[in-house]
Amino acid sequence: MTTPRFSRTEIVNTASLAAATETISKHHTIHEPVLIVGTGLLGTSIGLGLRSVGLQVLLTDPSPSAQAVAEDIGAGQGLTDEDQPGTVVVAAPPDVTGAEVIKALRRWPAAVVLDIASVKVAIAQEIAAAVAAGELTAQDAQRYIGTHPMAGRERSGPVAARGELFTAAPWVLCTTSETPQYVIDVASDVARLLGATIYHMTPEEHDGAVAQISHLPQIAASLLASRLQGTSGQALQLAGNGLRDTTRIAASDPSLWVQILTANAEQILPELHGMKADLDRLINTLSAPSASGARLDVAQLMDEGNRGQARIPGKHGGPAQGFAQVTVLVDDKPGAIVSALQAVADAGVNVEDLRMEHSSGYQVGMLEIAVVPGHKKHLVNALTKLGWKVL
Ligand SMILES: NC(=O)C1=CN([C@@H]2O[C@H](COP(=O)(O)OP(=O)(O)OC[C@H]3O[C@@H](n4cnc5c(N)ncnc54)[C@H](O)[C@@H]3O)[C@@H](O)[C@H]2O)C=CC1
Ligand SMILES: O=C(O)C(=O)Cc1ccc(O)cc1
Repeated sequence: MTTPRFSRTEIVNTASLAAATETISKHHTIHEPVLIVGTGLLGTSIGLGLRSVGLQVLLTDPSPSAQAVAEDIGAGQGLTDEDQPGTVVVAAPPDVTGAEVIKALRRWPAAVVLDIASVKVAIAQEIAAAVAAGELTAQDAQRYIGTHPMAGRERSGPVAARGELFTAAPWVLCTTSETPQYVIDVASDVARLLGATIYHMTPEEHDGAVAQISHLPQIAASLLASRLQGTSGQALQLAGNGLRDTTRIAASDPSLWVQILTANAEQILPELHGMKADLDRLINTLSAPSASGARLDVAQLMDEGNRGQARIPGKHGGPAQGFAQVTVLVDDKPGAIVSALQAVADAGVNVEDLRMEHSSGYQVGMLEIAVVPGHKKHLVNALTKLGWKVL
């Protein structure tokens, strides 16, 4: 008889995730153990998150070092030939996701199989083609559900993984009329236990949406950052948060994005043509900046940007809300930010958003705190009274 490979004492439970998930019901329909195929940033984050709520997690990755790191940081245990996973999460690169889903559906005939790749139509087509070619039965294909957590980082690999990555993030489930309810329930419970908010879409709706809200921004950030290759060091010294905000995701993994952009080219092209038309219009206008109507045209372009930006939903997916900014000067020394935030808490004000701007050449930082507009005056007064320098 084999010894059970999991026991309660092995369950990792981080205090921060426990706090974040305390309102989430731990009851679920997930068939255990859950196998994660691909232990990079996303797979390891899912493993860590599921283990922290008590699920049995198995891991496999063709890269022995990626798998070893994921095991070492507590995301799960290595898959063995005897294991029979009840749920399989394919977290491999998009190019190989379809093949891994098909392999999993065939190898474990009772398992629910979901993937989390950033594109959905291409993978659904690969699975349909396998059914058409007789490599997979239509019944087996029904145990698959395509999903996509809209959370990630511009870094890859298991070292960058965090169990809390999905807290309050949207998670798309691509259900079809053929997807059985129990399969939808398992995928929903994976997303829910990780703290995500579930959205239902068809694969086509999903790919159209991500072309606009994820793929075009990635292209714009990469093209913008690419311009900096020839920028002098002196000019870069002047860079502020505007440049950092608009180029953060340009640090993303090129091999992942080659796969995403080529797989979703059809949906991305109209977005690129739209952007090209705007660029051509601006080039034309700025070629004769004193011409009649030129200033109006530039103002219109900026205004169109304002309108688009204002449509991005705010915190918790609610309507976009304009927060008031309070900027506090903090010394560049251990504990300074904590003290400033404690002062904000003592004033009874909630921090809606937060970021730090560093002043190049000075040992100070500017802590930008976003608060509900009605609380700004009270906070500025309270911080000033306590001796903080509020800008
Ligand atoms: N990076 C991000 O921010 C997000 C990524 N995704 C999706 O998640 C998936 C994984 O992305 P990341 O974790 O960022 O990539 P990653 O590069 O951090 O990890 C990918 C892992 O898959 C492994 N792998 C390669 N071929 C494999 C195969 N045939 N079978 C199993 N594993 C294989 C690699 O060894 C690597 O450990 C991708 O499909 C991506 O589109 C989804 C949401 C966000
Ligand atoms: O870092 C960010 O802000 C991202 O948007 C990360 C990301 C990358 C790829 C996805 O498919 C989903 C999310």
